[in-house]
Amino acid sequence: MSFEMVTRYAHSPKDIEHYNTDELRNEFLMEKLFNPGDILLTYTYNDRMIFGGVTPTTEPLEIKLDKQLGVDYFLQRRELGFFNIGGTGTVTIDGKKDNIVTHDGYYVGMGAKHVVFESDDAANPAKFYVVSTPAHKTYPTKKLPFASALAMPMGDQAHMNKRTIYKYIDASQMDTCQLQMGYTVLEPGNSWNTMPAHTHARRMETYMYFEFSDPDTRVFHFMGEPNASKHIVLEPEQAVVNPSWSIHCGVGTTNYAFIWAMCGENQTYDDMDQVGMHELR
Ligand SMILES: O=C[C@H](O)[C@@H](O)CC(=O)C(=O)O
Ligand SMILES: [Zn+2]
Repeated sequence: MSFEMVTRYAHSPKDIEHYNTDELRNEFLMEKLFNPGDILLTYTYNDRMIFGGVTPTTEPLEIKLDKQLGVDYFLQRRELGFFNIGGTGTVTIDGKKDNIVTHDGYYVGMGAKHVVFESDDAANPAKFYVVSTPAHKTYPTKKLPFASALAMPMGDQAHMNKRTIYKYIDASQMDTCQLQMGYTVLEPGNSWNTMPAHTHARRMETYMYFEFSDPDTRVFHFMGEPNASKHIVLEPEQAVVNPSWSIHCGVGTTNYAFIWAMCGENQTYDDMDQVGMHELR
C-alpha cells in the first residue's frame, strides 16, 4: 500500500501566462489517481480542497491525515464526499458498514473519525474518487445513490453537448458546508461540456474525467481566464484543478463523463458568470 499526498499551490492568472505544457500540467493536472492498493491525493491550496483516488484491493484503506493538516484526525474540521467509479465495495464509517455499488456517492459529515474503504473483489476493485473540503459544522452523513441524484438534462445535439448533470451533493437538496459534487454524462455523439463556459469567483472546482467511450479518447480541457485560455489533454481517470478565476470546459474526441466538485461559501449552483462567446480567446 502506498499513500501519497502532493501539494499544489494557488496561482494568480498572471502566473500561468508563460507556462509551457509541462509546467501547466504539473501545476493543475493530477495524472494518476487510481492505483490498486493505493491512496493518491492532491492537496490544492485553492480553498484547501483535498481530492484523489482510494483503490482498495485485499486490504482495507483509510485516509489518515493529522500531522499534515495539524488536526487530531482527517475529518476533524472537514467534510468528505466520495463516488465509486469501480467495482462494488464497502465503506465503514465509525463502525457502521454500508455497501457501495458503482456510481454510488456519499456525503460524510465533519467529525467522522474513521472512514474505511474496502473492495469486494481485489481483481475488480472499487475506485473511490474522494473530495474533502474544510467544514465548520457537522451535517448528517448520507449515502447518495445514483437513482436519487437530481438529474438535469442539458445541451442539444446541434451544439454537440447533450448531457445529463446528476447532482449528488447539492445544497438545494441537503446540508453541506462548502462541498458540492456531481456527475455529468455526455450522450454518444456529443463532446462538449460547459460550453458556453463560465467562471465563479465565489468557488473553485475540480473535474475528474472518466468513462471515455473509447480508450483512445482524449479530452481537451480548457482553463485560464476567458480571454487567455489554455488547454490540457487528459486521459481517462485524470483530474484537473480550476481556480475560481478560471473557465473549466472541455471537448472530447468521443463522449465521456466527469465528476465535478466545488468548494466555496457560494452554494447556489446556478450562480455562475457566463462567458460570452466573443470573450473567449
Ligand atoms: O459550476 C458547475 C460546473 O461547472 C458543472 O456542473 C458543469 C457541468 O457539469 C456541465 O456543464 O456539464
Ligand atoms: Zn463551474
